[in-house]
Amino acid sequence: MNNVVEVKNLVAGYEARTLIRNLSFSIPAPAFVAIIGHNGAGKTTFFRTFQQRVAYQGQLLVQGHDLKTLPHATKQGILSYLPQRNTVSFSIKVLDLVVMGLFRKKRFFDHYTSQDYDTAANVLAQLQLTHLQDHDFTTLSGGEQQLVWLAQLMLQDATINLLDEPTQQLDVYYKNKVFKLLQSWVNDNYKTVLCITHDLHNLIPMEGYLINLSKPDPQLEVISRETVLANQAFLEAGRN
Ligand SMILES: Nc1ncnc2c1ncn2[C@@H]1O[C@H](COP(=O)(O)OP(=O)(O)OP(=O)(O)O)[C@@H](O)[C@H]1O
Repeated sequence: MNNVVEVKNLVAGYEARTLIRNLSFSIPAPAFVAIIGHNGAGKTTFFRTFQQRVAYQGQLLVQGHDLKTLPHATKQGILSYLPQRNTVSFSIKVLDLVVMGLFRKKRFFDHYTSQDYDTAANVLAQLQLTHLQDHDFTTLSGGEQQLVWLAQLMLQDATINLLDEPTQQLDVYYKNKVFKLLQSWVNDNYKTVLCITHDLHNLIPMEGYLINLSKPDPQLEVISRETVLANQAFLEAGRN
């Protein structure tokens, strides 16, 4: 059986600065993995390597395939990516934006069916957002918009989901709710979730791993109260 994700001797960064130095780890089975580290540590850059948006040395394998040989990993439902910030500059109904998460099941000119809209509405209901489904997306609060993007990503139904600070703008209730939801994607739907986060306290009840990109030799660590608090203390102690 292939590893879900395997990172081999990854080196990446920008012209003037290498941010990821010889990173290696593997995720053998569907799992939740928190990516933590100081601002500027290279967390988003790490995700950009998965999207082939930054040059890198080493290998990134998903389900045993080198990502460089899989240019359509998103279209194939292998990878999905939720960026830290996403904007829409035109009026669109929330439900119309969420249903677009089904894009990979559609051809270019296909319409979304009433069944597709029901699927989108069900996902919004899971996030307790039904009351917003007919609202103009551009009028929602930052946190509400973040939840709507998450709903759209859920519809993509990808095997490996890269989420860049998905709870950054959420209130304490929704932070808890979203982490529980991510845990259920892993446990009930066998998805793998790589989640960049600064919400370390929300990690304590999670099952899975964390990796701290601020450490000189980052490794996967099993999440427990002790490992989360030790990493929190490491990050609070200073920046290299
Ligand atoms: N295109 C680029 N060219 C040069 N430097 C860049 C580029 N994009 C990002 N950087 C720099 O690389 C560093 C790492 O950025 P990155 O976005 O990966 O950090 P991060 O760990 O995700 O931080 P945060 O927690 O603040 O989101 C930052 O110092 C940033 O300024």
